[in-house]
Amino acid sequence: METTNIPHRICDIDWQNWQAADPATLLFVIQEGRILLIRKKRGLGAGKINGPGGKLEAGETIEACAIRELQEELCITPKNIRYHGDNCFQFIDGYSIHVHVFTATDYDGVITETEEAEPLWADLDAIPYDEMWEDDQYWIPVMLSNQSFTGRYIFDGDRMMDMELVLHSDNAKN
Ligand SMILES: Nc1nc2c([nH]c(=O)n2[C@H]2C[C@H](O)[C@@H](COP(=O)(O)OP(=O)(O)OP(=O)(O)O)O2)c(=O)[nH]1
Repeated sequence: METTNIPHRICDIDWQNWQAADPATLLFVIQEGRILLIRKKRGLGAGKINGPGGKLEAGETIEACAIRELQEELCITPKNIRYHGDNCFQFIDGYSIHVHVFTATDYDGVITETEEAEPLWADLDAIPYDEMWEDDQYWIPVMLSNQSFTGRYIFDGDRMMDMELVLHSDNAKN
């Protein structure tokens, strides 16, 4: 099988000109020392614990996507949204996804399980990284420390093959 063009290392990719197949979002509500997570029931990462989120729809801004996904997955609307950074995922089968990460400090509505997601609150000092995507243990602490970041990752299915996490000098913004 021809494998020469398949990227396996961060340095194999020209990230300045990299464009993902799918733009997407994640939005974490963080309140009273806890973070609102979901057990994802379908889509990319089904079965894993993650933040609420999903892919952009046509004509949608990333912020509108983050809000819509939280409404669709848990029936709540976030308040005090803040942008924290982005994660670029290149899979060696050719698929790619560019994920923009937001937090919120509050929400309107009642958290409700849906066909897409089962809600779960985790204490900030007990985030279940062993049930999450492999990269999350690296950038979620950066997000929680309020520093903005850009992450780049190469995945072979569920397995992370390489990564680079750049911390930006500015803090996360409202
Ligand atoms: N925390 C974390 N989230 C990830 C990683 N990789 C990855 O795609 N995600 C997120 C980004 C999106 O929120 C989600 C994938 O989108 P999705 O399949 O849920 O999209 P969707 O809700 O639009 O679903 P669908 O209609 O296409 O089924 O997974 C990762 O490594 N870590």
